[in-house]
Amino acid sequence: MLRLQSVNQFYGPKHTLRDISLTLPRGECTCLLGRNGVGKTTLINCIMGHVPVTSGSMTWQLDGGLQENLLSHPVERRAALGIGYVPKGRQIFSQLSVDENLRVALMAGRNKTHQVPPMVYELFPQMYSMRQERAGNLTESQQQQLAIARALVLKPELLILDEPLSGFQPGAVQELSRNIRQMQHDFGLTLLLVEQQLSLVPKSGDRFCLLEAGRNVAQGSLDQLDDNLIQTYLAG
Ligand SMILES: Nc1ncnc2c1ncn2[C@@H]1O[C@H](COP(=O)(O)OP(=O)(O)OP(=O)(O)O)[C@@H](O)[C@H]1O
Repeated sequence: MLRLQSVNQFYGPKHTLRDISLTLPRGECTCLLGRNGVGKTTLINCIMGHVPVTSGSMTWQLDGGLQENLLSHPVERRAALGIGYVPKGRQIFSQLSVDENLRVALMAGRNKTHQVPPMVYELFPQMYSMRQERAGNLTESQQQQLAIARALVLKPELLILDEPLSGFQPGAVQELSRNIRQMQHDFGLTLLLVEQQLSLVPKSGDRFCLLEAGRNVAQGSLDQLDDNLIQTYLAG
């Protein structure tokens, strides 16, 4: 689905990502882990095209085996290719209604439809009942649901979530985790989920990729994330 090979990135003279190689298997949830400042958000920004890659490749595999060089697609084409993104801090339009937030997102889509797919409202029934409400009036967790719904209206194949559970009360974390699990199943999504707190890594996750100082120091299935790796690269 998405394969990164030897990706390097610099902010000016600062070498931020170093030879990152990572494959996101179709339909699986990969958790991108690492402490503060190790390069997680920068890697996501490179995938989305918000930050230029200095060297390396990113290959987007389409259904039927066709491959696309993701780096040849400008930022505004990546959503249309089927890559959705829920940024840290959500970045919803707080002055617009729930419905307007979703319609703005639809305008960026591959198909020029103005219809919110019914599956989105089935997943988030509150978004339907609150569709005329100003987004800024929603609770924090409802705003996160709106941010996820906004990405889902374009029916992405890959959805990237940057710290989607961080900063919420335990009840909201449970509900959002359920939402994420259900949407992976219902939409047949491939997920890349960024997290720095191990306690917020979803139990339903399949794989992990661990970053340290811009390097991919370990990856594998989540049950291979052992105490040694946790103590060395995630604890404290
Ligand atoms: N726009 C920028 N210009 C220069 N340096 C940056 C920029 N954005 C991030 N950095 C630096 O790049 C490094 C990686 O930052 P990044 O935000 O990708 O890490 P992160 O793992 O996502 O951390 P966090 O979990 O805190 O978001 C850090 O040293 C950070 O200070």
